[in-house]
Amino acid sequence: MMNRLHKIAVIGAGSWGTALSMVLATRECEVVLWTPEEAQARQLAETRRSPVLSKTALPLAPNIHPTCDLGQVKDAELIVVVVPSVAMRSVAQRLRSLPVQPDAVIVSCTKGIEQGTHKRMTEILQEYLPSNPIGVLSGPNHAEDICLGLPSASLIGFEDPKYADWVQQIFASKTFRVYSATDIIGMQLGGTIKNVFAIGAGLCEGLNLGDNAQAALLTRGLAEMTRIGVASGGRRETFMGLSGVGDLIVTCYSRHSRNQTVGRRLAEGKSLQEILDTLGMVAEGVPNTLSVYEIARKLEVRTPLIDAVYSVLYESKPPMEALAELMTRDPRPELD
Ligand SMILES: NC(=O)c1ccc[n+]([C@@H]2O[C@H](COP(=O)([O-])OP(=O)(O)OC[C@H]3O[C@@H](n4cnc5c(N)ncnc54)[C@H](O)[C@@H]3O)[C@@H](O)[C@H]2O)c1
Ligand SMILES: O=P(O)(O)OC[C@H](O)CO
Repeated sequence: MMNRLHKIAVIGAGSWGTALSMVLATRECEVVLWTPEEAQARQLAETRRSPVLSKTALPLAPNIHPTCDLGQVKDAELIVVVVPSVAMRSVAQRLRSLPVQPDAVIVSCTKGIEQGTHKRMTEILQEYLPSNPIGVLSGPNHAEDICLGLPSASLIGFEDPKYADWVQQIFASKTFRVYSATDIIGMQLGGTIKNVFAIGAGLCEGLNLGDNAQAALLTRGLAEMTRIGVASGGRRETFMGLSGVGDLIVTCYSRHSRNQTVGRRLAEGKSLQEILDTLGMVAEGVPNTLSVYEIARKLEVRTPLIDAVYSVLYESKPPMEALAELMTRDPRPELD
């Protein structure tokens, strides 16, 4: 498979799509970086830099071609989709009508679940592109570090390991170490649910609750993530790996996290609307909290931390009140 790769398309030219195009451009092939926004495509093509990434980020390599012409994606053998979860269905629809190559390999790098339907991103893509192999890239990866060429590890998952092996080789570089997996359900739930706890971590930081509180949030959050993930069909081990606890750690502790920023600003007393209006990038944890809360109720899974973040975001509960309720629950064994 490897020797027939001529063109890769990256759909979505935000921070993550741009950073991934830089990773992929280390291969000897053309990388089309598509955005629906003409001004964004022009700006990237002219400056060779993304305005949402650091000024010290490496410039875009010459084989990266920013465009708003979706027609350029038609003949790509690998299509990497990096749009916010709210945009996945419309993008999948547009890829079907293009159409893309019937055997093009598709990778979702989006960390979210569709609101209302609770569908995973691979399920949405599968609806519109049933003949294409569809997989997931997920792990502890902030675009800000990757575009500086700092070392990172990630996980590529396909139900059929043949495709995971192929895509693993394409993404792997001296600075981007990629492992492979087959549990695409667990990977997508880990990548979605950690966003909820990252908002919680931002709340802890903004309220100066200390390091012990952060460690408790992360550990008990992992237990909630694993409970929902396993009840949804994911493998327990997946949540102990890069796309589970690994991503939870980086998102809860990194100063780059958009979701953590949301939590921190909420703790400072800003309104959710004001925060989202000024963030300039997607914070998946906000819609994810609603979806994950609903999934947990449907599955009858106990999720006190997720419920607390939900009550702060969607019921305007003061964070200190949510904390007091968490701390005064009946005592329980750790493992049940
Ligand atoms: N930023 C990161 O470090 C990072 C890392 C791993 C995963 N992710 C995930 O990747 C996804 C994208 O995140 P991001 O940070 O790049 O977001 P972003 O807000 O920086 O950019 C999103 C891009 O998607 C495209 N887009 C937006 N709305 C669209 C629409 N309606 N139709 C088609 N395209 C549209 C645009 O090109 C836009 O620039 C999210 O699910 C996020 O959780 C982000
Ligand atoms: O910046 P965040 O909070 O959207 O997180 C980005 C990535 O998912 C971290 O792996």
